[in-house]
Amino acid sequence: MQKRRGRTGRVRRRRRSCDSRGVNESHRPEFIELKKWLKDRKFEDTGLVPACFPGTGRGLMSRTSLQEGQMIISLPESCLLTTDTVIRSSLGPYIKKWKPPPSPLLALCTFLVSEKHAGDQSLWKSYLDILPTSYTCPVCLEPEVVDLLPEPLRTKAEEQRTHVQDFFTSSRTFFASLQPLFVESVDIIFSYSAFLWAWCTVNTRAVYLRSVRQDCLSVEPDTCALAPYLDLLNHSPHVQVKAAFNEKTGCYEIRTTSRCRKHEEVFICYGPHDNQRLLLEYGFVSDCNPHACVPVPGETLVKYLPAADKQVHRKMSILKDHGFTDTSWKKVLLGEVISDTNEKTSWGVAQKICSDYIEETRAVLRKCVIPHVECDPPVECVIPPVERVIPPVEHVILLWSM
Ligand SMILES: C[S@@+](CC[C@H](N)C(=O)[O-])C[C@H]1O[C@@H](n2cnc3c(N)ncnc32)[C@H](O)[C@@H]1O
Repeated sequence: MQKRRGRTGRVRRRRRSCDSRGVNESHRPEFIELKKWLKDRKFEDTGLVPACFPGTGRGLMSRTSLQEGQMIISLPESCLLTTDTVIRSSLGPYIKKWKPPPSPLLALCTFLVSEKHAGDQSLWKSYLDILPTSYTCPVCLEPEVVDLLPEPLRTKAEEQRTHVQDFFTSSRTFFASLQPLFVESVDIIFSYSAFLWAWCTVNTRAVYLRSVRQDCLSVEPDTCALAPYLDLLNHSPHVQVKAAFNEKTGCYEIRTTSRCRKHEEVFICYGPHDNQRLLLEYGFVSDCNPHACVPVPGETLVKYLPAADKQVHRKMSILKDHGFTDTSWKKVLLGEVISDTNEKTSWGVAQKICSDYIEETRAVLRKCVIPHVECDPPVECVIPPVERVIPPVEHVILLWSM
């Protein structure tokens, strides 16, 4: 394709890059402190600056253009917060004593709450100061708001809330054992809201880093590490990166496999997640998400199938018996046409389901006030605007075919 040159192209290019330009925030005291803290731990600046972007909020901006394969960020091990950090802290002897051994996740959450409580005394203060004070994941939303979410997200959100509440309840005796470390009552320090904040911090910000198993922790996988500064990188489903700990350099490194222009936001990809997963795990949805899909439960689908088909329930049970309700969607997703008639019927049914779902979603959104909170404080908006929730019909992939 020919490259667009000339005035119109230039204006369009300029407008496009202005639209995505962020406002540099590196002058803010918390970022100056964080940079000093990182420097003391041998972090070498790679030309990224914190900035606030329209659409994605706080993130990192590149001061130079980045080429494919170039390093985005390289964070020395000494900057990483892992279970090893926790065990080397004053919590270590208490963790080692506790039976049954606490999970790696509990160790990280306990450390965050305890360091947050330590305030100015914490060695991690500079990092803690830039963390969001609250989160927008459904686990933090009021039950009435969660009720407005579509299925199966609503059920998953409720399950997640129950899971976090149970996790908290079952950890209270462990928190009680930490009392000798604090003047204030542990019931006040390790409150549910403090625990929820720590859980969301780990869940939304940790990178994958497999640690050597520690005997004093439970056998659950120890794969989460908090990576200060690097965790300011927002998600885009359109970029690809290579991220891993480099044993030779002793740094957690991220390299881009996509280009990025000077002064634009640098993204990483958190995974090929659809918008329901992004909302559930990270508290946001992504525009034009190529992984967007709307899961349609079997019972809903049956309601939309032609009434003349008396065999629907029988067909459904045959599909279920053969595991096709779970697996055949993969072939369909990859473009396999089952038959022309089925293809037409499926698209008709899909369109009807989509337009009904869109109408249902609009009705729910009409009930909501949409507060849009900008970057300061760093909390993303609670209810995403209509156009960010509803994917265009052509992006909605029906995961079923009969
Ligand atoms: C690892 S942090 C990234 C930095 C974060 N924006 C901050 O200010 O600290 C992940 C969180 O950033 C937000 N986020 C990441 N990517 C986003 C995007 N594309 N659009 C909107 N918010 C995004 C979500 O709140 C998510 O839970």
